[in-house]
Amino acid sequence: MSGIPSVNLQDFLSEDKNRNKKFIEEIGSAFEDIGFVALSGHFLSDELVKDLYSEVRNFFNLPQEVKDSYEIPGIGGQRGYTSFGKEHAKGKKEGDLKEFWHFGQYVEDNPKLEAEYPDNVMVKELPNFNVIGKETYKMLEKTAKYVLRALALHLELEETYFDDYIKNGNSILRPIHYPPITSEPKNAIRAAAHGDINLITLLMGAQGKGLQVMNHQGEWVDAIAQPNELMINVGDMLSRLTNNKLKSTIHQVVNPPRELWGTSRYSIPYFMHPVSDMPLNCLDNCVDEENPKQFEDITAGEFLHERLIELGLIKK
Ligand SMILES: O=C(O)CCC(=O)C(=O)O
Ligand SMILES: [Fe+2]
Repeated sequence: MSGIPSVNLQDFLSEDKNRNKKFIEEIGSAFEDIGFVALSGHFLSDELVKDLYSEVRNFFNLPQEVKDSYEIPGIGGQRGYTSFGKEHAKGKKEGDLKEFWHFGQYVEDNPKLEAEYPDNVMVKELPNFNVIGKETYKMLEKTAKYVLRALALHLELEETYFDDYIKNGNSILRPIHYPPITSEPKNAIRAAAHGDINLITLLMGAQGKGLQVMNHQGEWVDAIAQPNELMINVGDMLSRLTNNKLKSTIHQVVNPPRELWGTSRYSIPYFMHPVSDMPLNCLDNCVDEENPKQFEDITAGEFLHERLIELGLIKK
């Protein structure tokens, strides 16, 4: 399938040590190579996925002025609505052909982080949108936690190395709507080539054509998931931490052929971020003579701030 390996999280969760080992090896080598895997056996039920898509469609179908009322100034689009064309890829002028929503962390037992993060925004018109969004956030967070446990073992760290950094982390669930295309876009595509900022991304909605990943030959390869699979990839934070042992691969979402311009694309990435004071300094065991340290020391919060400026979401 499309050059992106498939793995099953149930192998990692099984009592069978051989299956655990198989999962760790498969995901570890995929992330050292293409940086992407398709993952089945996650914690999202079919019913939750169905409900989420229906709520997401309901939201983007609201009148523009209602959606605009949920665009909150001054928080870099970190919660609530971001309107069409506003975000552009790093180094690009033209905005992507998309509008999106952000659900953020539901902080428990941590007043410092509660004060640090903007509040989640409640959509009054769609009470169930808020409920289903939260439920999905929690299930993807749980899925990502086990994926990171497997990666910690692959990196010869303690299995729970990431646990405290991602608890109450600054993760984001982003339902995206790419609307129908009405006229030839000038230099703009649905999502221009970029690497993700965060530790790992879990993407729902890669079942149709559109998402492409750049392979080592510099060719764009279609990344298409099976109905029960999430597409998962390494983000820049994990690449920095591992001194680029795990690869944050450039990807894009291309425009459909003209006969499909009339169709929307809906995709829902979950960007797993740690708490902002996690150091992203290259791990000692990823630096040696053959692999000299490639990145300056930086915290997750500082790195995120830099990148939000580069994406046009916050001003300097
Ligand atoms: O829409 C997609 O399939 C991918 C979107 C994406 O790569 C992103 O939002 O970072
Ligand atoms: Fe992305």
